[in-house]
Parts: sequence; C-alpha cells; structure tokens
Amino acid sequence: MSIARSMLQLKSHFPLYLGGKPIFNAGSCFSVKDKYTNKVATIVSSATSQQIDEAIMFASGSERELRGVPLYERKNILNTIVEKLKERFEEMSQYITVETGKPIKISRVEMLRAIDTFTLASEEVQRLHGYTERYDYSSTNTGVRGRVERFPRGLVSCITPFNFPVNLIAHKIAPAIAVGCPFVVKPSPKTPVSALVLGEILAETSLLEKSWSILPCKNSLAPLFVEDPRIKMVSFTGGLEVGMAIKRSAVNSVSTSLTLELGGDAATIIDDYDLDLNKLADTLLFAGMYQSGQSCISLQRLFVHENKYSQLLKLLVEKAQKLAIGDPLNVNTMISPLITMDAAVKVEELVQDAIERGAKCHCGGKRKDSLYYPTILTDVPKESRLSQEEAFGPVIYVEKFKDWKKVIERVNSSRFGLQAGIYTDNVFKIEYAFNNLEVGGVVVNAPCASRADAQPYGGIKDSGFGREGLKSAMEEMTEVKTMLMKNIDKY
Ligand SMILES: NC(=O)C1=CN([C@@H]2O[C@H](COP(=O)(O)OP(=O)(O)OC[C@H]3O[C@@H](n4cnc5c(N)ncnc54)[C@H](OP(=O)(O)O)[C@@H]3O)[C@@H](O)[C@H]2O)C=CC1
Ligand SMILES: O=C(O)[C@H](O)COP(=O)(O)O
Repeated sequence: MSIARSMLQLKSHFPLYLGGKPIFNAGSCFSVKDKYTNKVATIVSSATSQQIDEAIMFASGSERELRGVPLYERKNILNTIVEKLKERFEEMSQYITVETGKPIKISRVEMLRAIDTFTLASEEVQRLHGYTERYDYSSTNTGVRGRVERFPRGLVSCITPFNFPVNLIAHKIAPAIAVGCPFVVKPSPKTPVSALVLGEILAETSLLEKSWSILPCKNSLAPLFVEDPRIKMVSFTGGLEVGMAIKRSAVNSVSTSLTLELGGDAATIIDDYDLDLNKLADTLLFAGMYQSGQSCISLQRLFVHENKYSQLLKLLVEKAQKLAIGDPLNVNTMISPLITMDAAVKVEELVQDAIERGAKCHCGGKRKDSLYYPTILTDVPKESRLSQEEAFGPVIYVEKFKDWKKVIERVNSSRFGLQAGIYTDNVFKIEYAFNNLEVGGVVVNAPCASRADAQPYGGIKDSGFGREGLKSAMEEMTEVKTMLMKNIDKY
C-alpha cells in the first residue's frame, strides 16, 4: 500500500533516552530531514557530553543487577518488544522511509526482520549453555574436572549507521538484553527517529531503566562511545574509515572487546548451466539496487560465465532502465534518493573515474541531486576507484569469466571480504568456492545480498571482524569463566 505524504504523522520533537527515561533537551537539538522532500521532518534531542557520561555511569553501575535478572524475565522483555513492534509496524515502517529515503516496501521488510531478530533473541536466551569436562587425561591432573560458563562482558556501546536504522540496532540490543549486558546506543544522526521510537518501546518494558540509553549526538561527541574505559565492548556497524578510527581508539583499554561490521564490494558468480536468465536478471538487479545499493552486501561485482554473459548483460540493462524511480512512499518505487547529496556525489565520482579509465556505461551513470540512476558498467579497469572501494550506491559492474578457479581468485582480489554469492549446479565447484573464497559467508543459488538474521554474519579483511546473528552476538557479548574442581567426586 502506498502512503500519501500528507497522511504522515510525525511528532514535532523526539526526546532522547537517558537511563531509560525520556529527556527533552530544549537547548541541544538537531533536525532530521525527510530524505525525499529534503524538508525538516522532525527535531530530536541531542545528547551533551555530560549526559553521555551519566548514561555510561548508570549503565556500568547496573552490570551486576542486570546479570541477576532471571532468564524468564529477559524472555518477557524481548517478547514484549516483539508485540510492540508488531503493533507499531506500519508507523515505524513509515518513519524508516522518511528518515532514510528508502522505499516503503523495503522498510516493511526491515521491520519484519527486526521482529525476527528480537524473536530469535528471546529463543536463544535459554540456549547459551556452558559445559563440563574432565581433565584427568594426564596423571598431573588426577581428579580434576572443569565447569565452563559464559558471563556477560558488561556495558556494550552500540554504534550504528543510517542504512538499517531499526534492524541494525536490534542486532546489538536484542543479544545484549538476552545475555544481561547494559547498553548505550549511538544511532546515526541522519536517522535517529526509529532508534528513539525503539526507546519508547523499551521504556514500556520491565528492562532495568538505568541499564540502557539511546543518545543521538553530534559527531564531535562520538568518540565518547568508544574511549571510555567503563565500556567493555564496542559493537560497531558502518564504514571502513570510521571502523579504523574506532579500532585505534578502542585499544586504549586492554579489555575492551570490539566487533566491527564494515563495508564491502560484494560479488556474485554465475556459472554456465541451465538457468532462467530472465528471472535471474530480476534477482540480481534487486541485489544490487535495493535501497539504492546502500547495503554492505549489495551486489557490486558480477562475474558471468562467457556463455551466458551477453544474454544476461542485455537483460540486466533492459530491466535496470525500467526500475521505478521516485517517491519512496509509493509502493511501486524501487529507486529513491541516497542518504545525502555527498553520498550521491561520491557514487558519481566513482563511476566517472571508471568511465574515464575505459569502463563502458550501459545505463544510468548520472545523478540528479541526491538521486543516482541505476547503473550497469562493464570493462571496469582494476586500477579504477570503483574496483577498490565500496560504491554504496545503485551500481553493478559485470565481467566475463571462463575458469572457476580463476574467477574465485578474481573475487578474492578485493580488499574486502563480507559475502559472496555463487550460482552453479556443480557440487565440486560449490565446495571449492566455500573452501577458497575469502569472505565471512558464501551464498549458494542466490546473490551475495542475502542475509538470514540468525546466521553468523560478518567479514574478514577490511570488512571487519567478529560476528553478529543472535547466537554469535551473544557469544561475542559474553566471556568464558572456568571453574576447576578437584576430587569433587570423593564424598
Ligand atoms: N556496513 C556497511 O557496510 C556500512 C557502510 N557504510 C559506509 O559508510 C558511509 C557513511 O555512512 P554512515 O552511516 O554515515 O556510516 P559511518 O561509518 O560514517 O558512521 C556510522 C556511525 O558511526 C558514527 N561515528 C562516526 N565517527 C565516529 C567516531 N570517531 N567514533 C564513534 N562513532 C563514530 C557515525 O556518526 P556520525 O554520523 O555523526 O559520523 C554513525 O553513527 C556509507 O556511504 C558507506 O560507504 C555505512 C553504513 C553501513
Ligand atoms: O541485510 C543486512 O542486514 C545488511 O546488509 C547488513 O547491514 P550493513 O549493510 O549495514 O552491513
């Protein structure tokens, strides 16, 4: 269903949440724009450095109390969030679209995924088991047994980007609630509204108030979410440059644990076998163009077997030119403006640089304000910026190949390594790809831009380290403690 912009009802001012309580900062606010109209949509309170300090103090002071909360209570909290997300599904989908500019049908999918993410956390609550083992494998340890359990690390600082303003926060706070870690969230100042609505929802649960805060703030205060030694873990999703800055400053404290979920220039390989190329072209276009390519696993590099190359390229170009461009509140829209004019200019520069170095542009290749047109390129030279950087825009470049082992090396030639997709009917090629692709995830019979919220998700190389996905994130947010027991069977 499409929505008329005149029907949108957005509050005029959103409070931040400090120690679980809403606070209106009359003197410290910033505006959030509707990314399609470029008009101010609402105003949000912006945290001061004192408020960030206070939030960290409250949260770190609540670590012990939170650890003692029984599992059924944690499940209750997570299930309550699920119910409230369902009740506010359509309202929140609209907020996502207004503040990100992404099409409403994609925002609704994000909401469905966020509901899954909290549901999965409520199920995983009771599955984080420890184990016991015997150490009397040697006479030096006669009678020794071990009991190994996981304990919450403590305060988690969650720093999130603009592109999934609900589900990427869910991927940090749902596991934190499940394992009993307090948290502070620093949402992207480009998209803080959905985060603050999540705050309204959290405030209606029995989650210990002092244990959580949601604090939009200006960029100069962002390092406070990393450098404070009371923070036990930083969980970051965003770009490479900021990720590297965070890694440098988080090592100020030896014990700070870090998860970095960074960018990519994800690839998909299409082998030569019996494929419905028409259907495949639709799927691949979606993988490269959904939310205008602003996803870290968005399809950027497409490698096609030489026997399928010309036919598939023709279909991709024909279909890319027909993608519906326009108001993201229209349910048929596929391509809408990028998050900022700067982001669109960056995509324009990458494409221009590739063309100047010899790439062929088959469609798109142009910008109107912050909108970038769906673009298909071939012959992109290896020394071009597009070959070495994340586009984060609606751009796919296509290359032909004939040798499976060589194309795997071509995928690996990137500095990034998040996910790769492979289409083949040969089980040995699948096994070879799984063993040799330098990525955190290999997707079979679907493009790289496929993520199940339960899967261990994250990258290698410049795509970061650590894994999200509920079970994995819960492991990252806990640490192992061992009890060594001697002769306890001697009663
Ligand atoms: N996973 C991925 O692949 C993603 C990659 N990106 C890439 O990053 C670009 C910009 O997107 P954006 O969302 O702004 O991502 P950024 O990486 O720029 O920012 C992500 C978050 O980190 C914050 N931040 C910035 N500097 C610091 C710092 N020194 N310490 C702590 N936190 C900091 C940002 O706040 P502030 O906005 O104030 O700088 C924001 O909340 C994209 O165009 C894309 O290339 C973005 C999103 C996801
Ligand atoms: O589908 C997803 O969850 C994203 O692609 C992952 O988020 P990212 O693009 O910010 O890494």
